[in-house]
Amino acid sequence: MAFLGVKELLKLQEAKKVIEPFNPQRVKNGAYELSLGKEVYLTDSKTGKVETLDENSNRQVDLNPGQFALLLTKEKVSIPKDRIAFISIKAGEKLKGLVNVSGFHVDPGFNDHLLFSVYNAGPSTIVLNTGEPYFPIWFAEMKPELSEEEAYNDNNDHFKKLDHIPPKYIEFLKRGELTSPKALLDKITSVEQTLSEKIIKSDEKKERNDWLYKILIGLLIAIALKVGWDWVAYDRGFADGRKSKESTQEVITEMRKTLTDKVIVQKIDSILANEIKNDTIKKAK
Ligand SMILES: Nc1ccn([C@H]2C[C@H](O)[C@@H](COP(=O)(O)OP(=O)(O)OP(=O)(O)O)O2)c(=O)n1
Repeated sequence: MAFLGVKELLKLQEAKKVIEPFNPQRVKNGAYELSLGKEVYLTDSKTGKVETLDENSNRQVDLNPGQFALLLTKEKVSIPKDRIAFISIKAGEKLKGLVNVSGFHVDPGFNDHLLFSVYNAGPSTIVLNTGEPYFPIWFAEMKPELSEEEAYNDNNDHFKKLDHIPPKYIEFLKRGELTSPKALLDKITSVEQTLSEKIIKSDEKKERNDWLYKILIGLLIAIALKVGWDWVAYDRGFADGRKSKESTQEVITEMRKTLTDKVIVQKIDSILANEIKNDTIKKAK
């Protein structure tokens, strides 16, 4: 099996129009460089629909890290039954992390746009522009030439159906969220951020509560001290009061006793004086 060189490729193009539209300047190193066409589907599309590009205002498509995309080529390729083609993605894009998920060959008899499925395995957004060359294609001989039945025909799935990106693939890719490493990292980062915000808030709340508890405990201690102090003062006052009452009572009792003694002495004195007086009167008689 021989691959076609530049002259053979140009001859084939001249004879069979294998690539349409064709630009001779796109023949590089024995390959023809196919370009991105007008339709793209991104798995993180906001609308969930195919994006339609044009060569003027809406040329660019951003393929985010961890996202998958379907890219339709601008050119149609028509592979003769005595040829087979091999396709790839240019290293310039692959080195950014773009992975060619879809196949590597185009069957003899295939006649349509090509649909590439790609994955951004890199850490940065890969920007693609419509009309730009990304997909090299090489032609090789197929010997002997395939028959109508042996070649790509209407029993095959993609036979003349790739004017647009088939909705069945979009429906398939839309099912559920794409759990790419980047999407997971984003989720982990977001959970981490929410969690650390919550921890900071709860720490602040704890600190606030700690202060409140400290103030409350301080207040309770102050109130307890005051009550205790008042209680001791009251107790002491009560004891002092009782003591002074008892002293007063003692003084009063003493005074009463002294007064009683004095009255008795006075009474005795008076009785004695009267006795002496009566005796004196009697004697005088
Ligand atoms: N990135 C690619 C790879 C291939 N093809 C086209 C060219 C192939 O000739 C055709 C069929 O490829 P396969 O035989 O690998 O695919 P299937 O067997 O799944 O589909 P079909 O039933 O169409 O053969 O699809 C394409 O459009 N884009």
